[in-house]
Amino acid sequence: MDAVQALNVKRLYESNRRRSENVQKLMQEEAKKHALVVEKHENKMRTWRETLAHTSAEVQALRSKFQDLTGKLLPPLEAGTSSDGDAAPPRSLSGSTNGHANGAMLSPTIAAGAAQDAAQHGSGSAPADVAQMRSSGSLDMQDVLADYTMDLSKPEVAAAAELAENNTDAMEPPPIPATPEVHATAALHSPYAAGEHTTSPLKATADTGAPPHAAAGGEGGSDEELPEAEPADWPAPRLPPGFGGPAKVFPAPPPAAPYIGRDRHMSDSDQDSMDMHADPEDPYHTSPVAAGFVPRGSAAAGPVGAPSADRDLAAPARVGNRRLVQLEASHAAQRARPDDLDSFHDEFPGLTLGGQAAAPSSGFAAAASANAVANARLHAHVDQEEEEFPGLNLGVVRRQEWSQDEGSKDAEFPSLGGAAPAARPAGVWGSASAARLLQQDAGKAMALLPASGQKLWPGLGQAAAPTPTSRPGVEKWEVEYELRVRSDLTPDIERRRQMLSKTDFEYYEEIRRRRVNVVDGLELHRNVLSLPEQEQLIECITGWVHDGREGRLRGRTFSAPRKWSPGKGRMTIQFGCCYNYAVDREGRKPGIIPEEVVEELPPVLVALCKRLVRWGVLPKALEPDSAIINVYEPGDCIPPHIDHHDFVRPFCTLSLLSQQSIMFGQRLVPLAPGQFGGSDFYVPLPTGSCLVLKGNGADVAMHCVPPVSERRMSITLRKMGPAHSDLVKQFLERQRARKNGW
Ligand SMILES: O=C(O)CCC(=O)C(=O)O
Ligand SMILES: [Fe+2]
Repeated sequence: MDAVQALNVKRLYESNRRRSENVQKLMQEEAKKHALVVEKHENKMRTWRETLAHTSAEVQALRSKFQDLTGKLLPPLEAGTSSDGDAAPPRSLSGSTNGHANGAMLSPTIAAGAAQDAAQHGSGSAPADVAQMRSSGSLDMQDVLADYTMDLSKPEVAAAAELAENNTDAMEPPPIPATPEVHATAALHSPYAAGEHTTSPLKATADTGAPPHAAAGGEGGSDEELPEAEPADWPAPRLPPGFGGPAKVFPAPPPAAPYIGRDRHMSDSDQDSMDMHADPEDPYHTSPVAAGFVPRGSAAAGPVGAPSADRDLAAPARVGNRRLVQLEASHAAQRARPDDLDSFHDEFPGLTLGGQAAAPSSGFAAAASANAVANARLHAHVDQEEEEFPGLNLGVVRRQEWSQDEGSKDAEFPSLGGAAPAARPAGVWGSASAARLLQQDAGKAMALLPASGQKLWPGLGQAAAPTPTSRPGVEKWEVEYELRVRSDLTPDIERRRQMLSKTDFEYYEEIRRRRVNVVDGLELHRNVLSLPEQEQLIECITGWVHDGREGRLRGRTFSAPRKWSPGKGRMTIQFGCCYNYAVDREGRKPGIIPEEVVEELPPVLVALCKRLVRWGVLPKALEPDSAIINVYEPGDCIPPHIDHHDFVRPFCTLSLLSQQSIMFGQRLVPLAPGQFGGSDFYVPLPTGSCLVLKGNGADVAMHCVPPVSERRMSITLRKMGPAHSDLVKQFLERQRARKNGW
């Protein structure tokens, strides 16, 4: 081989090597692409598997509901079949007053379930309409999925928000005549007598001095004065007990009634006509404190939310897994209530006086700063998302004051960029996220956390898990701020679809001789919080209560009844603004008190507000900026009231720990400590649900939570009216401007 040949061979070899390298590179790239595609498909598959799992649980639930209903429906129908074979006239499943026929009320899915049930249980000759109903669908998973998928295609968030906005007209409560006796009883017993009742019909009556009639059961009489012929579109008259007579206490609700309320998905308007309200067994009417209620997603009812990867689904039917039991134990240890005001004062000087609480430590400044930064981050994130995907965050109200850039953040919150806070950051926000933010931003904060903080919030102080950026459809900030648990991979949109809503509450009372649905506008949304999310929030609240009792929450954030006795109030935690339920010691009227200090809305609650807006539970313009947390021990209650108009409508309340009922009525009266009368309309509030109050439900009907049978927590989220929110902001700014202003 001569030199030229050798060179050629070498060149050939080189070029082959290069080529094979290129081929390898290409193959690697292809493999990467392939892996990405596979991953994408796997994600999709997982989502579908979850949807399927959820859907089959749904189908089970629907079928068992249907079985309940057919149990009620079929015997009378079959009994009504005359000997010549004529079908009995269709009857409403629930004795509904709206006159819809069965067929119209049942979705193909339910009808299909009926068909299957009938086949399985061999139910004999059915009337024609039932037979037709049974044949009008097939129990096909695809159908069910299609039903659910339909929701997605509608601009439901916008529609729901619009719906809500259309209903926000705040009605002036009409002057409702009440006897002087009834009014006097109310005034005597109501802790709110000079408080939230200011806007109540009762107060209005006293002010206008309108002549008594209905409640007197005598003078003027109410029944005779009703129009002789009811307008055709009105439901048949159903005078509520106590109507036209003096207010009375209704018998205690039957125990352990099953939850059979009619739920629907928000956009599922076509199935809306099934009306349960005239049914005397309707839980919304007769108030079962449904002790046996099993939340969807519990082990008993099938999966919801996260797949069964960890503790989430292993949780027992009620929120109460091992961690919660521990928490309960630690809470019980703290719970020893002072017997009287004096000992309470000894323990927490100044705490119940209505003024500033114990001197805050500089740790609060750090925690407050962390909170502010956390909120700023959340809002900034949403802003950025909006730029990238306009309209994505339908519900965002920009809070300019928090949209600080990194530079100004340091100026505003010096502790964050520089040295660690001098004292414990207190963990007041009850959220490991806030603590993690401190860790990230200040670097050393975690080292200062006391052992107790770590016990209270397990996992606090450990290294943060990697931010879940790669989860398709999961709101990263919900995880970051510990609203959503890390193991919950269910896309946000799917979580939203799992929410069940009831918007057709009815309870008629007489107002100016007309029958009015005084609970019109109420909405109950279930499955807003998954079980593990409820747990996390309960942990947070437990932490806040703990800190509050030790005087570590600023100003009037925490308050407890002056004297603990059954039926006497409950503990409250206020964030965002200070609110007077009744005239305080300084003689200030009920409503927002802008010049009182309270802690800011913690990130976990900001994330919750944003979820409510994103899911269409609240209109985007009304994202709450304040919260009041009520912690009810057994026997605690909230007396009848109408929420103050310093807060805009709609507002909402979320329920935790135990299912209790809330009572609504135009003329609720406290009859004796812890006893309320004047209505028999109750709405059971399942754990993890959100009750929205607006329209008549917020402004015509009063509401109260009678003494609870078990411990309960609620989170009431409200937006301040513009005048008050400006005043509160100004006050905050002044506080911030002052050195060590806290
Ligand atoms: O505890 C509840 O669910 C109701 C609370 C309430 O009515 C209020 O805070 O105004
Ligand atoms: Fe309220």
